[in-house]
Amino acid sequence: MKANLRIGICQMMVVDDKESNLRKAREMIRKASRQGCNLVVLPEMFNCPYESMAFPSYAEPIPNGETSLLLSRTARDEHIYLVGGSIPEIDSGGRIFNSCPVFGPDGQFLGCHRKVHLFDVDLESGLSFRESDTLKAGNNLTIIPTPAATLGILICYDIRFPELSRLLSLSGVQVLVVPAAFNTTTGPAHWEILLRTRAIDNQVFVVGAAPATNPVASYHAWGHSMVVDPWGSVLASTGSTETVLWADLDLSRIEQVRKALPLLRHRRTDLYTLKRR
Ligand SMILES: NC(=O)CCC(=O)C(=O)O
Repeated sequence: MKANLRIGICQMMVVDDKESNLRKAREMIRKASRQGCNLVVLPEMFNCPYESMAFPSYAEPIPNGETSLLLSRTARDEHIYLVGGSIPEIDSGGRIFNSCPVFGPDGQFLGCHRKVHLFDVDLESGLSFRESDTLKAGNNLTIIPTPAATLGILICYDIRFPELSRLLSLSGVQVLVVPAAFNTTTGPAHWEILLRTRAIDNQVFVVGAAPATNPVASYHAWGHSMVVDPWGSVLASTGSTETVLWADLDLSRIEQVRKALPLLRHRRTDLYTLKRR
């Protein structure tokens, strides 16, 4: 297999201290880069505990806040593409979003995805979460073209809405990159199935980047970062502890799978359509 893109995932343990999180992220990005990764992905809310009430005090502007500047410098120093997981972003009107900034190998800001679907749930296990207590939802699809691959960004709960992945794939996205923080209730039940299903439906690569489980945090992330190919095969995966995971993506696999099983061509668009508003 000819590899043309080596993806690294930093499955870092997020703690209640921004400086420690930034230090850890930089260390793990460097480690991934030393392993030959040219695209590195961080998890959702990597600089901040995943708690609605923590988001406002950790929030920063993008791309000029402390975290963005560190990510930009690190991408430039390591000469890599960097998908900056997500952080709480504050805009000029004081609104806060769950946002993923992306940087290129000379440190340039390439774009930002604001989580479109907010995680507001009351699970039977007793876990309740209400992102909308402090966050606003984004309103855009995010495609980042790079010379290595066309990336589409989703943040965590966004993966549950198949329309979004389908629209991105129909727009030419080859790799769906998903910074996430599933939990120990929904993670074991749905995480792997969702990542593999989006890959199979759309015949694209899917990269899920999660934080490691922090046993003293109020929200227990499930971990289990994973890379899936367009056939739905798992190329790399891990458990719940802190680690750098990597996989080689051969993008020609997309065309091979689509040629053998032409799902996108076999859609009955005379019977149904998906409209982007
Ligand atoms: N951070 C999130 O969006 C969590 C999503 C999640 O756990 C799920 O089950 O969906």
